[in-house]
Amino acid sequence: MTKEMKNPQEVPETQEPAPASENDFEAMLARAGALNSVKVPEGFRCGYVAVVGRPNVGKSTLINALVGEKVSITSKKPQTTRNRVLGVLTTEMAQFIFVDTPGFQTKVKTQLTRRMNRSVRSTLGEVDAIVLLIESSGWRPADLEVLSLIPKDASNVILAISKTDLAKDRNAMLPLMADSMRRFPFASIVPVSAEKHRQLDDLLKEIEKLLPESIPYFDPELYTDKSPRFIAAETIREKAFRLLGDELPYGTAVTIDRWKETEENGERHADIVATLIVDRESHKPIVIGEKGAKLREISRLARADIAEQLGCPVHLEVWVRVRRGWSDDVKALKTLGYD
Ligand SMILES: Nc1nc2c(ncn2[C@@H]2O[C@H](COP(=O)(O)OP(=O)(O)OP(=O)(O)O)[C@@H](O)[C@H]2O)c(=O)[nH]1
Repeated sequence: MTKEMKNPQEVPETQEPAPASENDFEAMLARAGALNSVKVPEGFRCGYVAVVGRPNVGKSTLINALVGEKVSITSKKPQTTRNRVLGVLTTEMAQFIFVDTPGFQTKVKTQLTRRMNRSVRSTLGEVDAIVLLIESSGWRPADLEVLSLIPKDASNVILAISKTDLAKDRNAMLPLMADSMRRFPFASIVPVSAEKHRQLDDLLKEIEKLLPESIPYFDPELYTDKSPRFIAAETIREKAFRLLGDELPYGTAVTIDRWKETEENGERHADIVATLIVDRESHKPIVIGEKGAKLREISRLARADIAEQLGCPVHLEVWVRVRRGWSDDVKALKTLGYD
């Protein structure tokens, strides 16, 4: 029985400080150094790819479909991607390093959204290729706002028209493509369906053309630069969004407060304590549910996924804590890693 089952309302006042983060990124760079000796065919390409678009347009689903692993959470609720997530795909002739940028947000102008918008702009200046996603139903004002963040003379922008499986009339795509070319000189336009895995290879071919010739930066075995801690936190957040749907306020984050992996008789075991941080006192009972039922379910589903990701049994405790107005608090953003 986990603690939240016994007394879900109770939140420990003094939690153990999070242990120093494992230096996954450094370790990966060290491995990448060893890649200098990796033999790749002549003409091999490698570079950074930003997938941008308004909230809920399907960025995370597309990256997941391309990379073939779960690298970023998807949910029906907009604006769930708050961290930049890299997914790495290595094919015979290229390595694609995907940077998933947060949705460009126009409705809620808090410190958090301002930072996210800044992050979109700075990402766009650094990458080799930009994939702008719009839906097959056509351009919306929010899509145009994202387009306005892209330098007007950029020659490395591909327009991907997403969710083509929802389009009733495939012929309607042609006028949309023509209209799009009038709006911006896209390097190419590719209609795709991430959900049905349609034309993803065509999209990859177009992206590949924009990448510079280079040896791979990342160990092909790795699919993400994010630590297991990050992925676990995202998993808990995903379960919360899935279970609570519209009830869950946007200002919800997850921190990992304890992460301990032990080995007994040759068997690995992970002990994880996480906190779901909500904006207001009134949000707490929503997340906890009647007699703790919601929180227990979030925890149960997350534990199963995390155990699968880690390949070992997991003990997971999830707490709920209120941090009033955290999404408008610069200091809090730093603490939570949304810097
Ligand atoms: N039918 C259909 N639905 C899709 C497709 N791609 C994504 N979706 C759905 O669109 C919704 C939003 O997808 P996400 O991938 O979370 O969108 P996002 O752009 O990453 O959203 P933010 O994190 O808010 O920026 C989800 O319900 C997906 O299942 C597609 O190709 N076809």
